[in-house]
Amino acid sequence: MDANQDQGAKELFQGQAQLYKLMFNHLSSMSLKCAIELGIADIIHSHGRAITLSELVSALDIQPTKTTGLFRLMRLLVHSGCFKKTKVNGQEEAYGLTAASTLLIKDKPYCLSPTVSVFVDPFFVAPFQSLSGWFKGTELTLWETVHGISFWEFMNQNPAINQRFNEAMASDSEIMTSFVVKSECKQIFEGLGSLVDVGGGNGSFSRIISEAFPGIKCTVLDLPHVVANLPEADNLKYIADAFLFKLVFHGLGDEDGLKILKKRREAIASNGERGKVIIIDIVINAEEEEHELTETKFLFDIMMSVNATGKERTESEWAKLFFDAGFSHYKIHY
Ligand SMILES: C[S@@+](CC[C@H](N)C(=O)[O-])C[C@H]1O[C@@H](n2cnc3c(N)ncnc32)[C@H](O)[C@@H]1O
Ligand SMILES: O=c1cc(-c2ccc(O)cc2)oc2c(O)c(O)ccc12
Repeated sequence: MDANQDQGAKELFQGQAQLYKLMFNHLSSMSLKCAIELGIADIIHSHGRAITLSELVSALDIQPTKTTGLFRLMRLLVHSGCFKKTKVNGQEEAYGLTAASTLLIKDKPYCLSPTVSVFVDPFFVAPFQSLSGWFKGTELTLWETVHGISFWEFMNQNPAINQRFNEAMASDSEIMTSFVVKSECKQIFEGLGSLVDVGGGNGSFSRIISEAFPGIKCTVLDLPHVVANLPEADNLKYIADAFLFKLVFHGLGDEDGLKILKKRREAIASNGERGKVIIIDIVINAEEEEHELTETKFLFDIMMSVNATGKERTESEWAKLFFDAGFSHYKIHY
């Protein structure tokens, strides 16, 4: 083989490996689902230190014949960064928790297991089998193509899934509020007397904000089936110095987003230029952020476009929305 042929063969095999990785990406999600269902992170956590394969087999109470299967599952999950391989008792190989799997431990303040479970569930995953059909068809969303009704109507008609979706959003809020109350973002909420959390789900974000800033009277606005039967806290009422939209605009196209922002701009103008809009959402920043983070945002973008006519936006797309709505300035805290 000459050098050109050698290069050609190398590219051929690299292309094949790249395609095969994409083709089997769903096996990574399903392996994660399996690890959650088996409770592997919880087992390692209660074990108190990294766990060997044989200890894991006995803690899982599975047949010894499944040992190699478990070894291969853990090898993949270690490779993708979900768990890590370390040594115990001098030389014995063992599995430990990483930043990702620590978030799978149940009964910890930040647990994303229910979130992962919802979004890898067949009712969320199955529609994507029909993605090309949706491109060729006329329905507004893939969700409607497959389920026959809009995303929010589906949630209304399926209380159990609605509850799991709302709990997933609440877990996201717990993590987000921990950033907000500890970081420079804190100043955004300081001095506010009242806040309306629009599309605030089951009120988790507002509950944590009202605890961290007792001076803020929070009001949660959401759809009737979401806010029904929610408990009320003293300064958490189910109207404001600020209007908060957390993960709301990414579910909306520009036309609907602009309508809401224009209303807010008019309200601020008629209130003597007092008040502000706080948006907690995704900003695509491909030039400056890590490749993997951008990829995660692009995955969210596909999900928003097919589930709910929404989109993830770059800073210039956000800026256009704000200026088109009549706002003169904005500040982004990444
Ligand atoms: C992605 S969730 C975000 C929930 C919450 N802000 C959070 O970040 O945890 C979007 C929320 O918007 C609510 N929503 C959708 N359409 C709405 C409408 N027309 N009026 C009020 N809320 C709505 C949904 O019920 C859902 O709770
Ligand atoms: O289908 C979704 C999913 C989300 C979502 C998932 C996970 C997160 O950590 C945050 C958000 O958000 C949605 C949304 O805001 C919407 O309007 C429609 C659908 C979805």
